[in-house]
Amino acid sequence: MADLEHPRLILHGFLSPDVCKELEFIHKSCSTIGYRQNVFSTTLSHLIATNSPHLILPFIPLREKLKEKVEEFFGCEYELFIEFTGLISWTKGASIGWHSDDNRPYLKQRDYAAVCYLNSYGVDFGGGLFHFQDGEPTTFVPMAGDALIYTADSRNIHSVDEITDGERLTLTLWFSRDKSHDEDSKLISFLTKLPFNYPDTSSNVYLPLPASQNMYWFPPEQSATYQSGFDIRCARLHVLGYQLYSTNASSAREFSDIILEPLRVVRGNDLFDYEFANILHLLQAVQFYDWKAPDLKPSELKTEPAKIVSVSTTQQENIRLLKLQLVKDQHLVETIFPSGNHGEHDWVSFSGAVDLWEAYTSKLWHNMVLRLPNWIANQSIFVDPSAE
Ligand SMILES: O=C(O)CCC(=O)C(=O)O
Ligand SMILES: [Fe+2]
Repeated sequence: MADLEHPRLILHGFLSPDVCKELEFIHKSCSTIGYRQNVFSTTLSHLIATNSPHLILPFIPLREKLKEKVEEFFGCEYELFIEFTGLISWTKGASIGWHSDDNRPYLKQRDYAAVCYLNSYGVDFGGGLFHFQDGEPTTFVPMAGDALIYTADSRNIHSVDEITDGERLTLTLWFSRDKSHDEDSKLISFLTKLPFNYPDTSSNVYLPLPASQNMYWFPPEQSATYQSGFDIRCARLHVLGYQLYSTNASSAREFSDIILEPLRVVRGNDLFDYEFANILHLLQAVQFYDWKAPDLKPSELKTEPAKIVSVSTTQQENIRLLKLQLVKDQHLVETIFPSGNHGEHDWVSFSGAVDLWEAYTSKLWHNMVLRLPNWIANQSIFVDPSAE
């Protein structure tokens, strides 16, 4: 029986484990500093702004299905617009006290919230339990794949306990009855501003373009001077055991310029002899490998693996100096980002993953370009069976 005083809905297993992993891949390779302390976020408009508009595709069926569930449960079919879609991760120290999601004048348009949990309490993070102030359940334990849906008003006052370790990741959406807050029309206007010259087969059309440096610096108060803290992209590489090498690095140059230029990836004394266009390209490939590694069988990979070169003493010094600029506080990195699995790594699989990343990306890019004209015509972003 639905509780009319506290209208809310829990959907167990709403997202498949692989969808959770795919969204985690997107977040770990594209996120920026969030607007609350120790929080990181990936919005759809940010994906478009960093030349990764194809990465909004995995969200589209989920947005559509969630909107349907919300409209059906609250009896408002065809009345709602999606106001916001984003991946949000909370790290050690992040929390939120009792609040409703419409509790600010600029949030009044929010009618419903849907939070999908992409990883699990007790496995991927500690703390982070969700509580409702009144009604049942009083506590919700986040588990990968589950979705929690509730009204954004004072009937659903809630809080989230402080994260004690790990990184708690959600796909969060808000819905509004107010068409002027429709996220789709904003996204479409960004999408139409992109310079699509399809069919363009050159492989660099879909390379990510980093946003401004300050959006990646943690903690954000340090991004005026970069005196302490770290670059979150470099930190994500560090916790997986990777470093950066640039032939363009020199003490006379700013690190923020160097990482926008071609880079190579290093692990221990091995330099992987492949040029990535910039830090985001390299990070996407590494996170893609981290996502796919359990399924990659080196014997089934088709292409020749890229060469591995031993790092020379001069290169080692260059790597160390670049890292020193990007990671000022290694201890802070390790408290914010949980360390990954350093044990299982092999370059043949890694090289295969770089090729697979390219195939994954070009397929999504192609799909997006096919769908775009229909999205523009309808001023709505939707799953389009006719574009299959
Ligand atoms: O992540 C959650 O469980 C809820 C977060 C929340 O309450 C909010 O962002 O308003
Ligand atoms: Fe909330």
